[in-house]
Amino acid sequence: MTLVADGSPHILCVDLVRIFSADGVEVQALQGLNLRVEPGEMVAVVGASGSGKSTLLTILSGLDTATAGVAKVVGHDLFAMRERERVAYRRHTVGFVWQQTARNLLPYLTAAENVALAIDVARTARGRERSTRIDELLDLVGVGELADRRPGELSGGQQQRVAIAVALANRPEVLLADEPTGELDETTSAEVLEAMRGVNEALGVTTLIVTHDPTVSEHVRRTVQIRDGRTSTEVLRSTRVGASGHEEQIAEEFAVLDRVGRLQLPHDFVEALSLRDRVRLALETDHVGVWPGTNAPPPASVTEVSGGDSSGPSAPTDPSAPTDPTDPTDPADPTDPADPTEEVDR
Ligand SMILES: Nc1ncnc2c1ncn2[C@@H]1O[C@H](COP(=O)(O)OP(=O)(O)OP(=O)(O)O)[C@@H](O)[C@H]1O
Repeated sequence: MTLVADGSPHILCVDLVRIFSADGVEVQALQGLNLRVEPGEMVAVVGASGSGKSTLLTILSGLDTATAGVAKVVGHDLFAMRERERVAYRRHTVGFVWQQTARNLLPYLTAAENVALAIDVARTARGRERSTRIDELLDLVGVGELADRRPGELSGGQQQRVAIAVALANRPEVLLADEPTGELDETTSAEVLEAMRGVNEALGVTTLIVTHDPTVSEHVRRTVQIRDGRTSTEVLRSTRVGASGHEEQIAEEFAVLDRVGRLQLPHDFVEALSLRDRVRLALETDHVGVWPGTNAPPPASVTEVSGGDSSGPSAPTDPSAPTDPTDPTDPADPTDPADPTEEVDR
């Protein structure tokens, strides 16, 4: 496996836009999406139906082209690629796992024959090496004993494991999966995601999974939330040794800040404080406060930001201004339990 050794990400999307036009109506499936996935990372992109997940994956797989923005995978500029490079890219750089078995596997071939066919198309191994590789790949995803079965003789979870083996046959640097567990029950989904994690750890292949299933976050270190065609929040999981001396998993949620300083507030924050149209911001020494943009006079050092203003807020005039603890409109007292305001502390 060759990794880009110059510190470049394996997947890079900057301000990615995809507009579809159907019957004179324009749909903005991606509205300036930013995403960066480092070599060897395993990342899940999670979002509701219609949020733009499949559109993103179709662009990254080279099947569709974005309307604007940057999309690069392992140094390939997906905009600039000509047809021949696109075919080579799909054949050698990326592997795919789709939701539907019919798209992943040929029904009249056995599991081993499906992997063999993918190896032959990519010309990654021959003769003895080819047979060894088929066995290794099927073993890696835990279906080595089912090599002689056809897809119809396998469970949904087993079929998806074979699909992962097929996707790895071309020794891809990036593995892309679109709803790989969409047709599976919860237990089987967890097994398939663990198989993907095993592959990611064993081979170091950069892996991007898009799904509507939020439980995927239990199987990956980083989950990126996509909302209305943009990445909005990220959950990072890590392990630490707790007070009892045992290892414990921690999951921390972050808002995603783009290049020009835009962020999407989590939906429940917006709802909880009935934030609409514009909000007030205040720059404190170690955080930014966000308040509903009511008609009350703004507290000192607060900037009002309109919801539609993509240029973002300007810096408060005097961020270091001393605050008055007796002033009920003073946003600087986060300890006040009666304070009806909310803070984004990042
Ligand atoms: N070919 C197309 N023509 C017109 N609109 C499209 C096309 N493909 C997608 N869209 C629209 O773009 C938006 C994003 O669609 P997309 O399929 O990427 O969402 P998704 O998050 O994958 O949804 P789901 O989980 O339901 O598959 C939707 O509003 C969809 O209707």
